[in-house]
Amino acid sequence: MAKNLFISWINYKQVRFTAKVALKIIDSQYVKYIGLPFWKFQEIGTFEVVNEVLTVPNAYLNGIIRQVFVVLSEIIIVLIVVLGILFYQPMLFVILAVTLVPATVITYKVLRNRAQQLGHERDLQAPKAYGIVSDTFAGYVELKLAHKLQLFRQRINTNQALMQSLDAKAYVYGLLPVRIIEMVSILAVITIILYALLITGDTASLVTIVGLFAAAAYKLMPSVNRILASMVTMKQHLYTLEALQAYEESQWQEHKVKQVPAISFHHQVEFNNLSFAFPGSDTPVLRGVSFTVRKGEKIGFIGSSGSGKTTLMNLLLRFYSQQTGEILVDGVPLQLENTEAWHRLVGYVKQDTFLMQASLQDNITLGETNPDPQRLQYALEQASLADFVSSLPEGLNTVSGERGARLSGGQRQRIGIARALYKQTQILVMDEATSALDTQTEREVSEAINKLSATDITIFIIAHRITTLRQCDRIYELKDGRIVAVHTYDELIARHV
Ligand SMILES: Nc1ncnc2c1ncn2[C@@H]1O[C@H](COP(=O)(O)OP(=O)(O)OP(=O)(O)O)[C@@H](O)[C@H]1O
Repeated sequence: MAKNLFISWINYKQVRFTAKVALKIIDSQYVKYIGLPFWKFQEIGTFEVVNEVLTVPNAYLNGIIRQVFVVLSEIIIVLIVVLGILFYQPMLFVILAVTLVPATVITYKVLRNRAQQLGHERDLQAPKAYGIVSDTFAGYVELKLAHKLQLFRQRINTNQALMQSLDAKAYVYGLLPVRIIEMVSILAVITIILYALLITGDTASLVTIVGLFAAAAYKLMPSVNRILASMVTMKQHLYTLEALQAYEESQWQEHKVKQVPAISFHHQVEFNNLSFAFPGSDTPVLRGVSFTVRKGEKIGFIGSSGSGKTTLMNLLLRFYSQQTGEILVDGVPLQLENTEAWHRLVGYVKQDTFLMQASLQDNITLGETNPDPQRLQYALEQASLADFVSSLPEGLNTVSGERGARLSGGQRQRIGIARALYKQTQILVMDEATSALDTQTEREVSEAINKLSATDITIFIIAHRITTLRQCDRIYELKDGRIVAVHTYDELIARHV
């Protein structure tokens, strides 16, 4: 009774401990991945990150931490039994040592490399599964129209068949130690009998020694099996240790750089001789880009696809760092130390505005619990969303549908604008959608931009249609990563008519 209560208490403590460890690891993985430079995160890919943040910590917990507990507690049992045998029956100790020890060591050696290999393969396959399912639903419309949903079904089936066979192998490897140790014990009994009968001829002590061996093996086997199975499982999950240690080096831990509290922007942003090539590439995407923008100005960027417009804005937003040159805000260079302060001042409206499956209000405030109603109303009006929202029966509480499925392209972009305005952005970067914009959407977005022009927000607009740039003070034309011309809106219109 007391023993059972004690064991239950120990189990409870173990579960509590491992749960705490799990929470800590998931959190530190999350922090590590959100702290990676943007390009690194993109290179790794969403599904790999989901795997590393959610699956790997649990695999580590079940495959390593829990197994360490098992091995430690079973080693204690084995030691107690073995010391008892050594003390009372040294001969039996020797027999056990020459049979069970080599059997255990050999079994472990045979299984460990395969187990480790299995673990790695499983770790490679898991993110692929997430990717296939996610692509199926993210690309549902295109895939359905192209009759490609079956192809994706086949892909997930192939992936899952592989995963199942890896799991089946892992399961068998977990069972093998029991069978092998059982067989070795039987072989040991036969050896003892043969030895006693053929060599010593002493049948009286034979019965005793076989009996004792059986009793000792009966006591030891479950523990030895559990130790072996746990060690094999640990090998299988060794990859989790590598995964948890990945990106711990300081080069990836930019978010740990001490931040200055604020950066002021009252006068100008100066782009000074910026050059940039993507990590791992020698080809510069931006070459010696220099220009100055005063506070409140509206600046447009044009240029053919691939000329470097988005990259230039990504440098301004600090998602990438230039290799040479600098961006100065009121004379202060943008660096790692002031990135957080800088981000408080800037807003970004992307071509494909990110929308959560949440209310319009949450989408504008990005989940703020106590939003400021006045700022919200201002943002709605400036983004030309006020009429649309008041026409909805549930107003700002309307849920936008997954990834904004219930909203038009123009509405989505205007939610992006409202989000930036709610944040009281001083600098707004807009990446205008390309041909995807229909005339109605363009009109809606242009209307919002026109309203913004009356504010003192500094705006950078990447445009594919010149008409979007009506309100711009200057329009820079990029070609092969260089500024090749500066235009006014009227000049551009005249050139294109
Ligand atoms: N993550 C990346 N890694 C390597 N090269 C990239 C990456 N992103 C973009 N590029 C390359 O950098 C160049 C500039 O791309 P960028 O997106 O800045 O052009 P853009 O002018 O904005 O084009 P678009 O008008 O089509 O959006 C292109 O040649 C592109 O292939």
